[in-house]
Amino acid sequence: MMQFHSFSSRISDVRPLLTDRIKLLRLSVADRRAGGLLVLTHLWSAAVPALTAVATGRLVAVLTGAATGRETASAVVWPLTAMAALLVADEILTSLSETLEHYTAGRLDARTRRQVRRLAMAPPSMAHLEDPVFADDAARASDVGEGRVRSPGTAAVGQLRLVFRFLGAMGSATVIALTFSPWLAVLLLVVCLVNRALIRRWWVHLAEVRDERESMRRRAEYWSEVASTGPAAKEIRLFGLQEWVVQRRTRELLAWAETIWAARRDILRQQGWISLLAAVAAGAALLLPGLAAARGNLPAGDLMTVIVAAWSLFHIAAMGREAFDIEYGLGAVRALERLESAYRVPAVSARAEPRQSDEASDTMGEGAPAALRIEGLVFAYPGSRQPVFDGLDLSVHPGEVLALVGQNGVGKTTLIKVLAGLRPPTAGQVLIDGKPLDAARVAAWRRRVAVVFQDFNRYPLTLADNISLSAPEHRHDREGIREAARRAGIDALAGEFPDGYDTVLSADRTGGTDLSGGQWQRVAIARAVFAVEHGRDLLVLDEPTAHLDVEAEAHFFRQVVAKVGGATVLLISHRLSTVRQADRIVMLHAGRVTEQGSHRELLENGSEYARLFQLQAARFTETQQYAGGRKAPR
Ligand SMILES: Nc1ncnc2c1ncn2[C@@H]1O[C@H](COP(=O)(O)OP(=O)(O)OP(=O)(O)O)[C@@H](O)[C@H]1O
Repeated sequence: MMQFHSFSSRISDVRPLLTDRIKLLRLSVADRRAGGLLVLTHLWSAAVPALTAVATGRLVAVLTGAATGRETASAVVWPLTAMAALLVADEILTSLSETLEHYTAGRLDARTRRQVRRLAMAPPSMAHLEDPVFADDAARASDVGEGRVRSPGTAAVGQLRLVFRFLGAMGSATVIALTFSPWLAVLLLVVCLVNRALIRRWWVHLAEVRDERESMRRRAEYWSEVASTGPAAKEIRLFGLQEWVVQRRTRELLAWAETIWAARRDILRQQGWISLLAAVAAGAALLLPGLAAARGNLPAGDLMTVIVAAWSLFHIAAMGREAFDIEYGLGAVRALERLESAYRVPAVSARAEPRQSDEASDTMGEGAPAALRIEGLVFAYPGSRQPVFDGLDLSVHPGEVLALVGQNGVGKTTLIKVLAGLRPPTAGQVLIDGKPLDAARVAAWRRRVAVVFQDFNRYPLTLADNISLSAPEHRHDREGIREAARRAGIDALAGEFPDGYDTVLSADRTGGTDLSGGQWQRVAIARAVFAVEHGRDLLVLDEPTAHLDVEAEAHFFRQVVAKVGGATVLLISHRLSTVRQADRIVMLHAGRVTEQGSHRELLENGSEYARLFQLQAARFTETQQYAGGRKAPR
């Protein structure tokens, strides 16, 4: 019973192994032309060991024949020519197959990276981008290129090479069987394959250990990058953290590497079995035909054929580079499959797609600002026990300017993400003109929303591109770009740039320039204004004045908010002077709306908003008095 169980579990182990291998083979010939050529060159390589054994044996037979006078000296010409031809053809075809493999692997890896990017962009929400399971699998699947180990491309071409190495070994075994003994051929083949299976098991174990520690590797890589790239480099230098970062990186890297080294040490300890089996195979391959030759039962030429064939047969026991490529590359292939099944975009037929978007834009009622309603919204970030919202209800009327205020961390930005469909609600719903914002409507809805996030993007593109990115279909509307820049207060700045609106906003580009924090914020505002000018009818501004100077902040409402035509505006700001002119102010607290009304109404009610406003106003008055006091003559 036990034996049957272990036999059936072996069978069930073999099935996924075969499925994986067939998958890799299919991948390797996905490009028919390159794949076909590769198969032909490998076919040749598979034939070389057997042909070499036969030619060598023939040469030795001719030479011994010539020594005893049975053959003429000129008889060596043919075997020698055959060996030379084999050598030259092998050299040429080996370099051809290496080039083809490189080409095929590169194309397959590029395809994998494209697919990972597509999968990352596909879901309407962005929750997956902060999911560590997604991050690990995306890193596993796209961890390819020079010096990297997980490459689906090299795994696929390695698998094809391996199939032909097996064929070559079978050819050598056939030569041994026909020249000397089928039993010796079978014995050598079995011993070599058992040896190979043992080594492969260890490789697989090593690849699994490496795969499991992906998040450790990502952490170590983060510290490698943080010291030299991005905004962190500035802070690290100023705080004198270079040494600390290097130590931290070394610690993380060593913790990761130690687990891999431990697995390698385990493997090394078990090398004895491999050596024993190899010794048995080599002994049998030399001893048995050697004894037969000594007894006169095997001619010298045949002895040489058997020894050369056995020698090439032994190669199959060794794990060539392709075994390494296959085991590690399979990790990437499997990671991509997991991503594909977890984040698959629902298959929509070519005919159905336009209908879906037609219906979506129909039901989204484009043309007039939407009425938004949030009903019983519950939202918790993945892995967080405390929901940010727990039954929030809120209506946003078409065309109104609604300000959201509340303490740090109360959920203002989160609410925007839910409203824009970037985060699906845990429970409850968002209604756009009475229709639920579901996955089918998100894309159409997004085409109506323009957002300036707190952490807006700074694209290393021209000023014009930075503005028009929010409505790229109108990127040639230079007048629209200039008007958006005027309203955001950066048109004068554009005039100072060497190439005006075509100046690249990046200091590391020739002729490029960088901007100050406030100037970048104005660019982000201009981007949102441009989008509204081209039809977006919900403008979301999350802390739009945080980096602006006093004068710009004072003009912000009049210049930007009041001029957005009929669009609805959602305004988030801790600067109550910025929000006071909104049509309605909503105070959020503990996941719910606690107060709402106009600035005047809230002040008259003696609300929490009123207390905060007076606190800010009092600080301002104090500052003025202080400044006045200093100026006053003694
Ligand atoms: N990606 C995330 N994963 C887990 N928790 C998050 C994430 N982003 C925000 N949070 C948490 O959700 C809560 C709401 O954050 P949010 O950024 O919406 O607050 P906010 O009101 O906009 O704050 P602020 O005024 O400081 O900008 C906070 O407690 C924050 O810690």
